[in-house]
Amino acid sequence: MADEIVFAVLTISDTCSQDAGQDRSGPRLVKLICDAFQNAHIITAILPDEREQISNKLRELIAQKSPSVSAIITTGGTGFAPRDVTPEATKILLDKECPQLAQYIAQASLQKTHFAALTRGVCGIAGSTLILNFPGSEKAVTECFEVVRELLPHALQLIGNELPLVRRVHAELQGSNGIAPPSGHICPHKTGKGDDSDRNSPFAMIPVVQALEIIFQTVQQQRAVAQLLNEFLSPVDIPPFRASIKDGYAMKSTGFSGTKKVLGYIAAGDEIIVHDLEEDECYKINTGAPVPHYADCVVQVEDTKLLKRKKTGEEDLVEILIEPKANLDIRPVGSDLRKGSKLFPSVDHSEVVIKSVLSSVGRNLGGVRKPKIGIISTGSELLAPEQAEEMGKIYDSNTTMLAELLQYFGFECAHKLVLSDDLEAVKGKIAELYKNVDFIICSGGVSMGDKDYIKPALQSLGFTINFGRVNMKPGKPMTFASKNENYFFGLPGNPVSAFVTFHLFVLPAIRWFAGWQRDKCELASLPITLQNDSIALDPRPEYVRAAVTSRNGRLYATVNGSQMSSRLQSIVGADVLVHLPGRTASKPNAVAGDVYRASVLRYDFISKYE
Ligand SMILES: Nc1nc2c(c(=O)[nH]1)N[C@H]1C(S)=C(S)[C@@H](COP(=O)(O)OP(=O)(O)OC[C@H]3O[C@@H](n4cnc5c(N)ncnc54)[C@H](O)[C@@H]3O)O[C@H]1N2
Ligand code: MOO
Ligand SMILES: [Mg+2]
Repeated sequence: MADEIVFAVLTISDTCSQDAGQDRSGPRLVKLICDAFQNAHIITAILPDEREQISNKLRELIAQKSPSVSAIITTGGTGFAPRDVTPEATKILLDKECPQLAQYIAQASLQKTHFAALTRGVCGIAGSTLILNFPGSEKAVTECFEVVRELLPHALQLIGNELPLVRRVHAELQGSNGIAPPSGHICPHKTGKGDDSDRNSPFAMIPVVQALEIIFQTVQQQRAVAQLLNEFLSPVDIPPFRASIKDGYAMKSTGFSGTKKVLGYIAAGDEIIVHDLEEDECYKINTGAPVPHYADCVVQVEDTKLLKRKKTGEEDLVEILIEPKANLDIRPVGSDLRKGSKLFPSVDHSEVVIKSVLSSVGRNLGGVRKPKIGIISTGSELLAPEQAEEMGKIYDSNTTMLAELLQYFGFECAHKLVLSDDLEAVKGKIAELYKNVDFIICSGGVSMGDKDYIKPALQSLGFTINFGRVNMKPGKPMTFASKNENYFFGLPGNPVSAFVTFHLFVLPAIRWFAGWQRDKCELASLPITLQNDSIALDPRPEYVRAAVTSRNGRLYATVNGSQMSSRLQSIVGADVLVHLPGRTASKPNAVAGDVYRASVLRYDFISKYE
């Protein structure tokens, strides 16, 4: 497209080149560019810290014509380590160095951290392409981009890009063109106004990482639980008394081994014995029972021999076979947890953990508020599962699926609604519901049909549509909207699309709202080896449902049959969502042996061991 400005983001890292999921600074840069330039087209690549490979890739990008690449930003490989060679690989291609620009970035970075002195990134021009070397961390690329953001339009203009285009870019950057994009920032794909002359969706199709970023920026965290866990000080010592670690005999360590008289028997729950005992006396004691005040050692039963019982059957004399040592097998007061110390060493949102640990100090979570969530399924074709079959109708699976998913992940559904495709009814019910909940998870009615009323309903209720399409399969019309502290997820109606988008977007949003740490909000993910012979890649990145086999310590994924977004059977036996990349000319198919990242859908995610 003539209107596009082409950027390339090159992540340079040995680690990320082996496992793209580790790359944080590359996706961050993509997001920053998308935010700053409405008409950016972004090429991305990940390379190892290999000088020749980096130079070759840069050379290829610089030589690219129609459209030519306006700017390349590299991230990584600028430090002092032996394998940091990005500046060297860049320099040999530059026609002109731009030392002032490099210095300007360095100066700004130095104000944030002295460690900025340890990066060696260069800036320069090769042909008509601007190249900037940024360091390899997410924080650093954010700071560096902030520095060059304002300068880039001018810089690109001066390098020789089309003048009107750059002027427009600049106007957009300043927000002076008067046309606000629906989501605030738009990436490449075809968008239109959606009127009769332009039949494309008016919503930009944004990358998954950007959609997630928007969600995290929009949803306000309720810090109540995190704060409570962070600040909770233990009201008690554990153990509250010196407790025996073994079943054995409590005695004075100053006495020796040999015969001792058994004064009595102390069980867990008994009171602490406070009177003195002789060195040749002892008490029989159980694990967890209080050690007598004047005893300082427990000898386990295995290291003793019973010599004599009383007529009543109780033990009378015992031989201690080892030398008693002070503090042997005694847990001192507060040795597991000291009164007044932090109960939770880190914030862990597992209810199992929170409730168990609180109960160990005699407390519970009290009145902490959980996110309130409502579920809506839309569609005039929907029948409740208990209804009789009817011509033209189908059974509603999404209401049940979404409510069960919430429950599986420890959240609750407060309200369930099934609505017909009727604009006024949809509007009215959303208006009622959103006042009573934090989140609405709706399915259906978000695509291009005449009866897809969700987006218009939201707009007329004053919601901001933060995004209305995502470059993914399934889930393209995925919609996220917000109004103050109310959040609306418009999941596509196809059941599998709803399933995938719940896991990728809704769950992280709810966890974030509930105060979870950012890194823990998304599903856990791991690298997995594909077993299927060959799968044709879609132009959109695809999230395929697959079963996991463990073989010789390695995990393999088998994709579950047809991946049509209407075919709910693909979730049967689905342990993971394998992230297949979008098709490229050089990689049209995914083949057996390819390694991809996979999001783990369930706790028991290995179906088969071979
Ligand atoms: N012209 C275009 N048409 C469509 C596009 C597009 O880009 N251009 N996107 C397609 C994609 S991708 C998807 S996904 C769907 C999303 O559709 P909607 O969100 O508008 O959902 P509906 O039209 O209401 O329903 C789609 C499909 O799903 C069935 N459905 C809906 N709700 C349920 C439910 N609760 N339980 C079971 N099945 C449900 C519904 O009957 C439809 O078959 O749009 C494409 N079209
Ligand atoms: O993206 Mo739709 O969700 O393919 O079916
Ligand atoms: Mg539709």
